[in-house]
Amino acid sequence: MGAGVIAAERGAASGADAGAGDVPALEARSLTLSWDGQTTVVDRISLTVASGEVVCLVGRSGCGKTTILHALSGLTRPLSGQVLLHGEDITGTPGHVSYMLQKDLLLPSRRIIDNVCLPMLLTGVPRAEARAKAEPLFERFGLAGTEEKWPAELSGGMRQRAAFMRTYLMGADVTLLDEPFSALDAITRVEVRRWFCDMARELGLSALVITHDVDEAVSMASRVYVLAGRPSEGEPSHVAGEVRVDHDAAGEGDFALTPEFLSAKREVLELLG
Ligand SMILES: Nc1ncnc2c1ncn2[C@@H]1O[C@H](COP(=O)(O)OP(=O)(O)OP(=O)(O)O)[C@@H](O)[C@H]1O
Repeated sequence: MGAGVIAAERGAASGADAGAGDVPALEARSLTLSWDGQTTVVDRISLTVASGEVVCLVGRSGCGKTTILHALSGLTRPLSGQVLLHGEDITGTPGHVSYMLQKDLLLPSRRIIDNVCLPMLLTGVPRAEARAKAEPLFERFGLAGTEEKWPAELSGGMRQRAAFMRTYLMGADVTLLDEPFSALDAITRVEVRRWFCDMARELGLSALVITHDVDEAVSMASRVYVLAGRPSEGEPSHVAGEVRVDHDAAGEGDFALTPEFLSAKREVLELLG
């Protein structure tokens, strides 16, 4: 990845104060969720993502993070509560937000350009038009020259950037990301994360990222929602708290070395219990 692409990992946090008093880009209002209609996994959680803001949701394994993303994307219906997109009720209706999964899920038998065009093709966009939309983005996403390559020819970080481009091309202005960097090795993970934050800021992305990595959450987000609970032991999860992260504290330096980073990290860890 070129040095130009890796700037300070802080800009995506610009939404910390964004939208105060405005209608959030995405809002979960008192969602209660269950897989079987009886056992409650998540109990009355509420959260917001402002326009242009990157927000993280952290919680231990099995506490219900993916369950929440399914409900926010409309793949499942909540037992109660609402999902609002720019104030409009989209509860239980898919197709309004982009969703990027943990694994890149690039189809091995399709070239990168065809992989990133796939969501557009599935919605009926003609192939030539889809390619014309995708091609100019390759440079911007640090993937110039990979258009005709096969997924197996790309590094893990490049594959993840291609997966992100495919998600971006879905065209929704709110993106949900489920552990997007967890399949990458530690060094690549930090690089791709920084790259993502820069891209999010450049594209004005409104994003909710779920992770169980506290450092990752504090590095990326302007706000971190902490989910606590043990649904498998009959204790539904709830939002234990919300931590605001002051990324401006670092100036041009490395935010992860500042007292503000450590203070936010400590708060998140305390809420996790
Ligand atoms: N399709 C499903 N059917 C029934 N129960 C499910 C289903 N998916 C998840 N669960 C249960 O719901 C609870 C929350 O799971 P979920 O995958 O949302 O947690 P998570 O926080 O995303 O976990 P991880 O970090 O390990 O991915 C768990 O107890 C899990 O066993």
